[in-house]
Amino acid sequence: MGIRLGANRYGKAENRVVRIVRDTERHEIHDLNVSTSLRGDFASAHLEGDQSAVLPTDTQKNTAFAYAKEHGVASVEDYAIALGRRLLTATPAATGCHVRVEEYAWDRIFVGGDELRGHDHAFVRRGGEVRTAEVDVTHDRVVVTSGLTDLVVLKSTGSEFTGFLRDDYTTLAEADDRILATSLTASWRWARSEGTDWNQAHAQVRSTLLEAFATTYSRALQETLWVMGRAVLERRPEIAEISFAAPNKHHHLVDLAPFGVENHGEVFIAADRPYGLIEATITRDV
Ligand SMILES: O=c1[nH]c(=O)c2[nH]c(=O)[nH]c2[nH]1
Repeated sequence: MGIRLGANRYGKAENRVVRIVRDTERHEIHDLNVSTSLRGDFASAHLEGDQSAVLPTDTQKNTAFAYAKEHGVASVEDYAIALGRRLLTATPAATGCHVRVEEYAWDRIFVGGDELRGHDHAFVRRGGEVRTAEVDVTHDRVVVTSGLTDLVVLKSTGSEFTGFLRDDYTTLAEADDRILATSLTASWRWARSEGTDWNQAHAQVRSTLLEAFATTYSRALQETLWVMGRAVLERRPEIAEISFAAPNKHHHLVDLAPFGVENHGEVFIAADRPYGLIEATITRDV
């Protein structure tokens, strides 16, 4: 029975890179979590303890920080592409490099007299939502996947869930007017990315998702994801597919009858766990 080394890759995960742009009085902040991973022929490191082909993960970390200065972070996608290309070039045994970047957003603090512009160098962290970029670089192509996580949205009406399959274990009541809420993870893969304005594209996809969520009557979270994904593919022809993971954040109507109080969809308990998990990929035919 033969035993062999299978797929392997290595890199530095979750470098917390904070880049301040301070060329003028008005600073900008890019707050990143950067992971890099190289793959290729690293068999001798595993089988023979030979490190001669291995660019250390410590060097990958250093490059992530150095590139935040040398290349800058005009967008997370631009930065990830540059970093991936650099690590691939620096490592002859590598056939590919995968870079994942998460960006935590900060808003300017608004103080008296400063209402329109916000403070030049004081920021408040925007909770929750994280922007993501994943870039895969090989010698002949770059694949860019943009995205976001923890986009928390809620509709207080305009959502039902009825007509579902029932069996002996089904207790769920039909809901013709319920709260629909989720903490959305979405990622969209670009078929063409040359010359893309990544920041504009991200804002446009995000607002398309939000608009579709807000304006579509929902018969199930599944249908809402389909409508949101289709709207994004219609808006941006360069996007090949979009994938969603959407926890159904259940809001259960509280029974106030024991207290003689009516509850017409006004008081809910927001359940933490378990949650329905609805996942879907919407793809463009090629
Ligand atoms: O939008 C929904 N989809 C489901 O598949 C489902 N299942 C369930 O119990 N509630 C819901 N809601």
